[in-house]
Amino acid sequence: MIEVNQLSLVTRVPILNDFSYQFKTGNICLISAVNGSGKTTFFRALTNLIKHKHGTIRFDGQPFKKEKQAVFFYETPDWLDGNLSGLDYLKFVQRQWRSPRNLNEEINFWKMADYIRLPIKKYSLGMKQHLVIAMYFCSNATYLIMDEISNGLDEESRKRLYDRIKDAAVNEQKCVIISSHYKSDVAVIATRILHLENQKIIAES
Ligand SMILES: Nc1ncnc2c1ncn2[C@@H]1O[C@H](COP(=O)(O)OP(=O)(O)OP(=O)(O)O)[C@@H](O)[C@H]1O
Repeated sequence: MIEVNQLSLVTRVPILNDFSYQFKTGNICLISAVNGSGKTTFFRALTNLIKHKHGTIRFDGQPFKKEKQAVFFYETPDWLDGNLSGLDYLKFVQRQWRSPRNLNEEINFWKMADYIRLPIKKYSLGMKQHLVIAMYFCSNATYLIMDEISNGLDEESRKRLYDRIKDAAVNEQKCVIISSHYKSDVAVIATRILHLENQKIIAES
């Protein structure tokens, strides 16, 4: 469980004020909000990439630093190095997260076999997005924090992604926190919907 207690966040503007919530395993939690309201900032705070002003965040009772391997967050394909290949990234993730996942199975599942050994500078937007998605599942982390993960995907790929997320939550007890511009797609699989607005995150009943 990710336990957020009285979290307040400020960037150049206030983002969150006194937010408390428990993100439980086995759930898919959709965070919906208009552009610029702070979804990415919230995800960065969860994963210790930025400091928060007040409050605590615990993963299974521990601070992020002690539970890093239980969490996977890769904010954007813009972080990918064009000179490395997709396979370099998948091997790195598998090693760092000490994951038992079979890389070839993931590569085939996401239909990446014909380009996974190429340098990423030769990838299209959708190919980079597929790689980032495959990294999430190759990590085998319990807490998958996905920021606009379906950007640039065609309809069939989005469906495959949502089915896989659902399977991970139901059958592997992963906790998926996801923001999406395709809210209506994700709402179908979400078990919790949270709205971020005016520095509050309100759970839809
Ligand atoms: N490094 C930073 N320094 C200062 N302000 C920042 C920084 N990063 C984000 N902000 C500000 O924080 C606010 C929230 O930004 P954030 O990227 O979290 O929004 P978002 O909800 O993810 O937006 P989008 O849906 O457009 O991706 C914005 O007003 C933004 O300008």
